[in-house]
Amino acid sequence: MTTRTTHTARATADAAEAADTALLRLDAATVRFGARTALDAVDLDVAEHEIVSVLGPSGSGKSTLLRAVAGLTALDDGRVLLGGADQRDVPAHRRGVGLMFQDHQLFPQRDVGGNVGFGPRMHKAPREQRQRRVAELLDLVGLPDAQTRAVATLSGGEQQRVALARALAPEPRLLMLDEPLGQLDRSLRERLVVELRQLFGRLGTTVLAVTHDQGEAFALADRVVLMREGRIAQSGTPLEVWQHPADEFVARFLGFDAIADAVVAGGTAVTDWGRLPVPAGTPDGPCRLLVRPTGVLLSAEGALRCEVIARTFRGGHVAVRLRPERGPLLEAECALRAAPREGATVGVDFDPEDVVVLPG
Ligand SMILES: Nc1ncnc2c1ncn2[C@@H]1O[C@H](COP(=O)(O)OP(=O)(O)OP(=O)(O)O)[C@@H](O)[C@H]1O
Repeated sequence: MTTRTTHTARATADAAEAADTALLRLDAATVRFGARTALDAVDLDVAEHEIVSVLGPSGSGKSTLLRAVAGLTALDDGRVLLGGADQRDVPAHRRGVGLMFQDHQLFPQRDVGGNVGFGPRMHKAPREQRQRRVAELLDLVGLPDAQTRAVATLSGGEQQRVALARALAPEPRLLMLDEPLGQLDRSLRERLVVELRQLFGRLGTTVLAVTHDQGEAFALADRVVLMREGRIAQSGTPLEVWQHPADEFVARFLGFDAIADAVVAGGTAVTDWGRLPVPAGTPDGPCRLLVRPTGVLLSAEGALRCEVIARTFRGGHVAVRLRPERGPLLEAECALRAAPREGATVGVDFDPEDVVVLPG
């Protein structure tokens, strides 16, 4: 009895602590547009200093979630809490959240300094303090000499940095980014996303970011939230989500398409591809099974014969698309020099480390 009471007391204390450390909490947050439920009883906590990326297909409710937190879209049900306080009656401009949208609409008639200093000016910060803040932020985003430049003379990447500095200037307790790097080319995005993560880490900024781009979300975030039809399909660290997709939808969204029906018995799965080893501890019974490209091993002796139907150069490796003699298509990841030619017949073995049983 004593133990039970102690456990209950600890659980209550843990729950109370979790509630305290959540800077943002969505509690069954629901938004409807006519018959369509864009946000469907979503529960989500974002801790102070945490960077969370919201990811999902078009129309899954990502922007609606952001807009509801910002106070730009009203909830039909549920609550948004910031620092523990219900935001129901708090207008957008009093929520203390910073917003940076895809098209980063800078004020074209103001110079860079005027854009970055806009928020602090609205908050009536003294001129000297404002100027210091603008200089600091431009330094942070790597544009120390841009104060007096006209917005029209900036490159896309530079505009993006100015927009970021502007969003950070009023020191929001929560910074929300909607497709922050959406319009930039891939190499610039890959560079900026690393810089952003470092910058947020240094500043201790709490961030909720929405993106279509899986690579961007995984590179930026401490935690990834994957949405489907207004609900959260999975929430976890990038590694957790990558290693253990919650279901087939998540797996396919991440680009894993080699998925087949299987029946597991005694550490082996029977599939159309043949018998595959499964990770230790996998329960017996029917399931859906995924093989990651790194688990598809090409070898002359491989039991499953496959035809190479495509090769895609992916920088450090070649993605080799395979049509097996039976079962769904497979993909293998090959070193540049080892990749077989299109039309070749190869044998395939499977590495149990990369065989994932999808929860039903
Ligand atoms: N103002 C609105 N009026 C009616 N329906 C809306 C409105 N805003 C969003 N929706 C609908 O709600 C659903 C969720 O939209 P939302 O913009 O949140 O999705 P999203 O995941 O951000 O999509 P995308 O990646 O395409 O921007 C969609 O079906 C959309 O059509």
